[in-house]
Amino acid sequence: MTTTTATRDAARVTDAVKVYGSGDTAVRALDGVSVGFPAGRFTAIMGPSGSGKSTLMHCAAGLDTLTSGTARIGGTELGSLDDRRLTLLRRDRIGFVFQAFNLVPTLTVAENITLPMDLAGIKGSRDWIDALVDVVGLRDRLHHRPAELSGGQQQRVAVARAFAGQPEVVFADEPTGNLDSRSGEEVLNLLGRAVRQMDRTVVMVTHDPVAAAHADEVVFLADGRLVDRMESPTADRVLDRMKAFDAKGAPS
Ligand SMILES: Nc1ncnc2c1ncn2[C@@H]1O[C@H](COP(=O)(O)OP(=O)(O)OP(=O)(O)O)[C@@H](O)[C@H]1O
Repeated sequence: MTTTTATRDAARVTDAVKVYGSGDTAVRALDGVSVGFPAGRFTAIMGPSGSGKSTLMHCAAGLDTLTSGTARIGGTELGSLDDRRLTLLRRDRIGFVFQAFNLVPTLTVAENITLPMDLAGIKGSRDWIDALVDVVGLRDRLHHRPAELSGGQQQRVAVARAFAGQPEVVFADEPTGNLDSRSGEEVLNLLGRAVRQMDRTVVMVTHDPVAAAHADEVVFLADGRLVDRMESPTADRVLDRMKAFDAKGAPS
C-alpha cells in the first residue's frame, strides 16, 4: 500500500458485543467485532442470514446499544450520550435508507426530501439539495406525491432525503430489498455516485452479491464475527466467498 495519510473512520465499532435476551435464550448477535467504516468510502456488510449484519448497522448508527464495546460516529462515542443527545446525533450527523421507503404519503417529493431538516428547523444548503435532486433524477417529479411514483423512484426520494442534511455517514439496510433488479441497480448507482462524486460515506447491509459489488469494500460477518474483508469486490468474487460460508456451515 502506498497510502501516506491514515483514512478517517466516519463510523467505527470496537470489540462490539451484542447479546439479545438472557439465560438459556440469550443470542450473541455480535461477538467481539471491531471494524471501521472509512470516510468517503462505500462499504457493504455481507454475511449469511442471522450473522449479525443488521445488528452491527443498528449499533454502529446508534439505533441500538451495544452490550459491551464501543461505537463511534467520527470522534463521538455513542455510549457516552444520553437519549436526547443520541437523537440529535442521529438527526444531524447520520442519514438512513431502509428497505421500506418510509415516505410521508401526503407530502410532495420535495417536501419529503427536506422533511427531517424542516422538522429540525435546519435550513440546509439549497445548492446541495438542488444538486442532489439532479443526481437522483427527480427534478420533474418534485411536486408529485409518493403514490404517483414507482418503487424505484420512491427509494430515490428516500436516498435524497438521507443525504439532504449532508450527514457524515449514510447507513442503508437492504435498500434494494423491495425493488426489481433494474430499479435496484439505479439506487445502487446512486449510492455509488454520492460517494464518488459528492464525497459522501455509505455503509450498506445487503445479502445480494450484485449489490455488494457496487461498494468499494465488503466486510463479511459470520456468527456475529468479522471474518473477512474484500477490496474492489465483484459479484462473482463475493458470491464465491459466500459459497465458502455455505460449504463450511453445511453438515458433512
Ligand atoms: N431483537 C432481537 N431479539 C432477539 N434476537 C435478535 C433480535 N434481533 C436479532 N436477533 C438475533 O440476532 C442474530 C443476528 O440477527 P441480525 O438481524 O443482526 O442478522 P442479519 O445478518 O441481519 O440477518 P438477515 O440477513 O436474516 O436479516 C440472529 O440470530 C437474530 O435472530
